[in-house]
Amino acid sequence: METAIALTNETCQAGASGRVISVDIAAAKAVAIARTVRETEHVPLMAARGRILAHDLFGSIDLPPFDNSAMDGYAVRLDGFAGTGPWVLSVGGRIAAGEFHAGQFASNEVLRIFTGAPVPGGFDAVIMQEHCERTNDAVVITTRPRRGENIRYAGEDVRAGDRLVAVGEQLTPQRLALLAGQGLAEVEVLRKVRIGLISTGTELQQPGVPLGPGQIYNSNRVMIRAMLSAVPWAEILDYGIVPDRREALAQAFGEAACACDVLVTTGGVSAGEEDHVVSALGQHGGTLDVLKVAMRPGKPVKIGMIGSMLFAGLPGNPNAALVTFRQIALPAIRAIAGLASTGPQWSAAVAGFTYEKRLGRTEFVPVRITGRDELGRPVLDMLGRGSSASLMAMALADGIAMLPPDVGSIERGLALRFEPLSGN
Ligand SMILES: Nc1nc2c(c(=O)[nH]1)N[C@H]1C(S)=C(S)[C@@H](COP(=O)(O)OP(=O)(O)OC[C@H]3O[C@@H](n4cnc5c(N)ncnc54)[C@H](O)[C@@H]3O)O[C@H]1N2
Ligand code: MOO
Repeated sequence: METAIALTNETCQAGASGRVISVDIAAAKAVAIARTVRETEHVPLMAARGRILAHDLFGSIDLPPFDNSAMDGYAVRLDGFAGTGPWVLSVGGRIAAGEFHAGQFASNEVLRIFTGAPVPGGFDAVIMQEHCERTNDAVVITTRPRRGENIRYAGEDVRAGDRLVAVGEQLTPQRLALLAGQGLAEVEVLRKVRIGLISTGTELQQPGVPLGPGQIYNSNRVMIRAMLSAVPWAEILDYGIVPDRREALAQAFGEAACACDVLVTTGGVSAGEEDHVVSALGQHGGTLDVLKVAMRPGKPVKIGMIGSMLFAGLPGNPNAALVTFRQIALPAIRAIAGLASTGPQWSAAVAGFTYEKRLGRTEFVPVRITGRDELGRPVLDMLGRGSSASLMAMALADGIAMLPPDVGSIERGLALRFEPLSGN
């Protein structure tokens, strides 16, 4: 991979230099420069949902810890089933979950047993009570049981020493259940990623305040915050709106570089003389690895570093901010968080629209699912005809479809990939 570009007076002319690279390469470069957080913390299991495991975790006990019954019924020994049935066997005891039975039993004795109760040594099977006929102190059994029937043997689920969860995996509710099953009360996870957010733009006003002439409301701030607020491994440091002035931006970048692992900005990355993001980055000795990407929307997205902080300068148009965040910035942020899997989660779909696009460029378009084809794949309709400023098209979208660079004409029925937005 090419090395990063240091930001001199010349290269600081935003958009002036840098080869256009593909989305895949841009995302790979962003992931490659991401520095995974090293510090760890111990958190109670109850507060660990979605956190990222710092080390592989191995089982310390067998699960289940002892042979136990999978059914309410009768524990039996196979040697009590001589000849042909039905067999009448006397009930020699009773054991419920949480109890322990150390007694000795004759081979023609059965044990009344309940789900989860330990199966004492010597018993070979548990017969469901529905398959037994109880008469006072005996049961009548008509079918010979199979060895091991309805017994969950010690260690058949997990063996002490087995790897339970690997480093870089997220603690889902199911994985937490597994760790709880091992008796763990807390777990060592990577610390949260500190993500700084800045909305650049002199024209921006925060919602709730009347608009002045030439102003628009800040949509990107809430959109990016809302996407991250659902992420359990992220901590957001919101620096609010910073006007299009180099000094103001440089000051905000300096503050963020002292506190954040990654800074996400929106706006100010294209070619005009009001776009000061890149030169403010240069003022801090920043470098850029991604300057222009063959994508629409989002071509002017910038990815680089200020010191040890990753810098993701997203374009200001809301759709460009959304797409570049999800396709390029988020994989790098996931890498910083320590996640083993970084890429977007694609779903298979099929085009229900026609569209002419430029060859060599990847386009990302808001889509709505209108039905299913004969293979069950979602059929997509394109919304908004591609304006990167359209808030409405994204608000109506079920997802973002990727129109690949090697395709010029999208025809109905063409297989596509799309990233569902699924409400978060
Ligand atoms: N001469 C050129 N002009 C532009 C180019 C180019 O290559 N040459 N690229 C265009 C493309 S593509 C995009 S995308 C935009 C990116 O512009 P910037 O990142 O510099 O963003 P701004 O100019 O600051 O804003 C663009 C647009 O978005 C609105 N905006 C900005 N921030 C927000 C926000 N937080 N919430 C809502 N809307 C926002 C802003 O008012 C502008 O209308 O540049 C093109 N120009
Ligand atoms: O990258 Mo821009 O988003 O096409 O307006």
